[in-house]
Amino acid sequence: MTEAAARRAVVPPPRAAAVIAGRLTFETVSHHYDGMASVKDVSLTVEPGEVLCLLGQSGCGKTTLLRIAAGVERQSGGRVLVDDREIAGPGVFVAPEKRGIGLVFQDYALFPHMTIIENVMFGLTALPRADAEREALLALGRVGLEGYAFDYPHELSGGEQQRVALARAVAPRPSVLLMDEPFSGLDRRLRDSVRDETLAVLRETRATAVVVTHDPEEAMRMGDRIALMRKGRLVQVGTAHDLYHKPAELFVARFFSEINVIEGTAGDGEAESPFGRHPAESVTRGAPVDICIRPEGVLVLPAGEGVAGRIVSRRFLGEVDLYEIAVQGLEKPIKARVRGGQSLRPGRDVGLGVEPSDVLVFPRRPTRPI
Ligand SMILES: Nc1ncnc2c1ncn2[C@@H]1O[C@H](COP(=O)(O)OP(=O)(O)OP(=O)(O)O)[C@@H](O)[C@H]1O
Repeated sequence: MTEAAARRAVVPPPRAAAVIAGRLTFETVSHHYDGMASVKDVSLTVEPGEVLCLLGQSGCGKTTLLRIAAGVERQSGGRVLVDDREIAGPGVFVAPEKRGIGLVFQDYALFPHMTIIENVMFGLTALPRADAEREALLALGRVGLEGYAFDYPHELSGGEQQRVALARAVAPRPSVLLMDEPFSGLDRRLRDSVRDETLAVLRETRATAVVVTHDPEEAMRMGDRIALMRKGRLVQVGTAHDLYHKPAELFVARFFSEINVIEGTAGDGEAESPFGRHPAESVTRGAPVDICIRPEGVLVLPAGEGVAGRIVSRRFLGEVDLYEIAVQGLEKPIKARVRGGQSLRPGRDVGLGVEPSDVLVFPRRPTRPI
């Protein structure tokens, strides 16, 4: 048995203790870097104990918003509050270490020359050493790594190091935990398991958490709610179900799934495509619209039924096949995701239908965001 393994064997597994979750509020927060706006008028409340995923493409301002909450960056306008306490605002700036906010970065940021327990104790310097050790062991227990307390970071896998970073962040019992792309340094298989474990720790500690990600599936898997950002602004905030089924605009719908877009013109409360008439109540008559059909909502039928189409290509994607199907009158082929089994060859004539719940109509924007 190695010395580290022997130490692992004698450390008793500690029990977890909960934190008191705080409410994090951004009130009309704006920020500029060198005169360029990076966050624009963001108002958002993260409820106590909630896991909120801040989702968006690279450069949309997610990290800046976290840095403002953590006190690493000062906003140019608006206020940030934890519960009813203003921590950043005009004339108010609470020091980062006094905010009760924990941070986890994507690169773990562990100190290589310190043992795991020393790394976790780093945020507990205000406590007497014995208390700090006890709290650090409790936090390591939460992430299932109490037996590694006296190892060094290089002796742990990437996933274990990320769990240590999580333990270090929860050890001081922050009322809010901010995580910036915490799983992006891990390979895909490891990412799934570390993400599930992290979510379990967040639930167990009942911490309020904001998790930054650019991956919609990750946001759907983790977030009680998702806040989707574009170019410094919040586009939509809601549950995964809301954003998927009731997207506020085409940008949101496209962020969560590949989508067929057919250009059309709104009629009286509806818009017409080769697939029929689709409800479009909120669009002014005569306005240009995008009729969006999810590929999983396209039904591939026998030739002679529905709308006539011809298979252009077929790609095997495991559980589903992705077809491109030419339809007369449409510039681009329609994409259909069909559960495997049919194996229709290119050139074959088919019929097409659509599931009404997979059709969304939006007023057309002058420029396409993505
Ligand atoms: N230190 C800085 N100086 C100048 N501009 C910056 C700085 N940090 C970020 N920016 C700019 O601010 C905008 C928002 O960046 P931010 O890092 O908040 O976005 P993000 O959504 O977190 O992206 P990523 O996922 O790539 O980190 C971007 O246009 C970025 O180039």
